[in-house]
Amino acid sequence: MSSVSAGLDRLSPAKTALLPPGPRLPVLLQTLLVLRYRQRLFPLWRNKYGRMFTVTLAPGARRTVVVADPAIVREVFAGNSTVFHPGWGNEVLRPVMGDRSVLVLNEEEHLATRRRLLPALHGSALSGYVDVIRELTANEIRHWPAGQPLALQSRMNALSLDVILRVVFGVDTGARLDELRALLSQVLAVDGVTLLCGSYDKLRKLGRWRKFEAVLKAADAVLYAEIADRRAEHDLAGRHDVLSRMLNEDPEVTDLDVRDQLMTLLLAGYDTTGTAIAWALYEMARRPAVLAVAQAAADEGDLAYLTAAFKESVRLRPVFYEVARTLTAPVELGGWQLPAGTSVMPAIGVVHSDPSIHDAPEEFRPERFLANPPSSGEWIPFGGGVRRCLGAGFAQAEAIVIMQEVLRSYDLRPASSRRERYRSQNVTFSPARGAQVVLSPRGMRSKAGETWRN
Ligand code: HEM
Repeated sequence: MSSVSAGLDRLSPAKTALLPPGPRLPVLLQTLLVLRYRQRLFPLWRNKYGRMFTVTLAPGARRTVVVADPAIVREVFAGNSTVFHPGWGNEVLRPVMGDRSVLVLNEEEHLATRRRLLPALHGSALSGYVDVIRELTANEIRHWPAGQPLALQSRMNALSLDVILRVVFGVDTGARLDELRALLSQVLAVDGVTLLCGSYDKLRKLGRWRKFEAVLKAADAVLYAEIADRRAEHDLAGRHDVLSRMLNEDPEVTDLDVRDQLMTLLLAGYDTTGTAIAWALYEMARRPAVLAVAQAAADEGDLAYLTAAFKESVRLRPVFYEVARTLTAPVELGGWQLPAGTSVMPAIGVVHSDPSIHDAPEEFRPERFLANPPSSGEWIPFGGGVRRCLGAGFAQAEAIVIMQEVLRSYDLRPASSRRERYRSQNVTFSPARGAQVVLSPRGMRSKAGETWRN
């Protein structure tokens, strides 16, 4: 996935004179500030320099133009994909996702792979996944402890992994499921530094990468065994998981290709979705009035309200603060002539928190998405254009079911009166303390500090 790191692309540097203004701090300091504090600094820099400003990032003093104007964001997303290239941000995932991954491929091969995956992740296919997600959620939340802090993010990530194993991989029960869950959890725990090691031949020799590679190989062996078993399945057409659909629609597809797409969907869809759902429940827990409306919607099956609440949550608390493209040719954008090699970064978090785009942006108001929804370019949690998140519909469908089940079962309040800040984890923005809430079974509203027994 493209990220701030796409600004580190290895293409030739752009010329400063042609770029929008921006902070004139030393490159190293700018890089550290952007990596660590961009959610605070970008809105300030937008106020100072305008809705397009340039930051310069190490290594190589790469020029990165931050775009916070919805009309220009739309232009970037609509731009020719050979010119608005995903760049190095996606490339770093190649050693894990594989050469055939939809996230790593470009141009025609990328589009063809997207087209192949899309039907299993959209429209009518999604409604077929609802019952499984509901069943997995019921199993997960049944054991939640009442009356003590519960970190929603780790529980939602665990649930999100189970959803992917069942709905995407189609692995239902037994030793194979346990084995895959254990190995894939280790793959998913990979940190940014280890990933970087995989991108450089010399660093691949380090113990850190070697250890991770061994885990990856073990996980691949189980995945290939599952793919082989599935090919031999006599009722492949009767199965609805994403893996079976891929094999059914194109029996000629290679095991390598299938493996790479599975690994991609897992890595792209796991903690993104878990984190987004954790934020949504946490933000509602902080607002008793909104929580009450959402609980009533959950009870009545008002999915329109729950959908609006999820959309509002990913506006207020986007999991990705930005996406990036690297220009392979000069482009005119917002009145500036940007040279080839410039990174262009639609800043999701800045657009979503701009008071001239979203009225009272710090408030959580699902109603924004019911009456007069924001236009494209104003709400961009899933990026846009030919690189727009392939799992956006899937993530939303999953979130609605999980939110409905949790809200039907529990009252929630935040574990602390101090609002959780953002913590940057690899490229995702997570709740700093894991979105901690205290639960009580519905109908047993707790007084602060009181201990509940199930
Ligand atoms: C709330 C959860 C999620 C968020 C916020 C999210 C966000 C994103 C973003 C920002 C991008 C990059 C878009 C761009 O560069 O314009 C992306 C790409 C992608 N996402 Fe998601 N994602 C989520 C869940 C999922 C899920 C559940 C799946 C799969 C099951 C998935 C699969 C992908 C894939 C395959 C791509 C690459 C698309 C391409 O390069 O053509 N994502 N996602």
